[in-house]
Amino acid sequence: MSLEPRIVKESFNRIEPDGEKATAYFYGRLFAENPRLRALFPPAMDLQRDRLFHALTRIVWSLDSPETLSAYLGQLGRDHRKFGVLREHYPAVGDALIATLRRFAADEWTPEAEAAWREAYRTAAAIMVDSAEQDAAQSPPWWVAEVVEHDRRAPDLAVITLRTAQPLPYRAGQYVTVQTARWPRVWRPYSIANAPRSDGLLRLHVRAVPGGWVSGALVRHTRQGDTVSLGPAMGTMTLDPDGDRDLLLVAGGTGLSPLKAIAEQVIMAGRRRDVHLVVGARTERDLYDLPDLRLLESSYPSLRVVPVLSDEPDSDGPRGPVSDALERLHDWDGHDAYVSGPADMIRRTVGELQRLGMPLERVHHDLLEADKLAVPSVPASPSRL
Ligand SMILES: NC(=O)C1=CN([C@@H]2O[C@H](COP(=O)(O)OP(=O)(O)OC[C@H]3O[C@@H](n4cnc5c(N)ncnc54)[C@H](O)[C@@H]3O)[C@@H](O)[C@H]2O)C=CC1
Repeated sequence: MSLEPRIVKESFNRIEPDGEKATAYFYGRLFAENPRLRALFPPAMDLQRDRLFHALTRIVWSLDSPETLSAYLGQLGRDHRKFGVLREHYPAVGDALIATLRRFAADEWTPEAEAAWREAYRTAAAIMVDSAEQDAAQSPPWWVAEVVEHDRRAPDLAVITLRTAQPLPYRAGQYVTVQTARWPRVWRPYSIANAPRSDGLLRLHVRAVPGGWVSGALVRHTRQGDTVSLGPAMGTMTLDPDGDRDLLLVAGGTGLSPLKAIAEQVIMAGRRRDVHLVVGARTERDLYDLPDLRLLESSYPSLRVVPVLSDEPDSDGPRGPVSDALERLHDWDGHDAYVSGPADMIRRTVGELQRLGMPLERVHHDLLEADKLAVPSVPASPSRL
């Protein structure tokens, strides 16, 4: 049977307004019928519910674009290895999903809809399982990493350097998920802040967000010598290896992390490209990495680092939200842009770059799933079915 994206989308549209109730029902049913599966999930399920819905939305809207779907599900399948998910777990998830749709799609639920969903789920699960099994031949399900340096740059911010026991392949601009001993089964995404190095060290920039389990543990309760677990590298906000256009990198807060990796990658590639790294921060004190960035700038004459302060009306340099400063800084015609930071900042910056005439396909961003940006073309971070 072929995929029927239209039928799947129609019934999904019907349940979308009830997304929260539907996902709660889904997990309730899954765990009631398969109590042993509960152990694969984190103790608190709130964020998990959002992730499921986010992943489903992405899958449903990519059904008629096989390449995007396959790339996304392949990544999702590989990432699920770290949760201990196996081929035999998928049918139970599929049954709970169909039962949920049957209940919430109500009058849209027909035998055709059920057949279309079963086929869509079968296809999605097969891609995830195949990708996980292929990955198992060459990579561990997760990587153990030792903290070799913990640099607390502010009460709520740390730059953490990690050494993995086995090499963890990644590209500049990608992120990994991190699990700490303090919160088993809770994984959170952080971008890697350096280009791949011969000694394999990885650096993360972590801000402890209010109520953040993993970020709080990483900033306040992690010391040199501790170990953390890392999931596989993910994300598509990477450099085109053949690209040669000048670059505009726009960072908000710790969103600097992947852009610093990209700037380092450009420098290491040795090809001359002008790079503007525009770093948005609230105050002077929040420019937590400026000395390092200035060092990078002094080693590469084509790199210009421009801090923009949003909450310091008296500062001499560019002021205001980082998106608003771009027009005055330079003519961005012919540039590729990479944008990383809080979701609203990304939205505004992407909108501003479009207004300034930059074609959308030259604006790269990789919204972390927690930010829940309603842009269907945006790649998401790890989610679990
Ligand atoms: N730590 C990491 O590896 C990564 C973090 N991120 C995301 O970056 C964000 C960093 O947050 P914070 O450091 O607390 O940054 P923040 O909230 O202090 O904001 C820093 C700057 O971003 C700009 N900005 C913020 N909101 C804006 C808006 N609505 N419009 C225009 N500009 C705006 C401003 O210039 C502001 O000074 C988080 O959302 C995080 O998820 C993204 C990628 C990687």
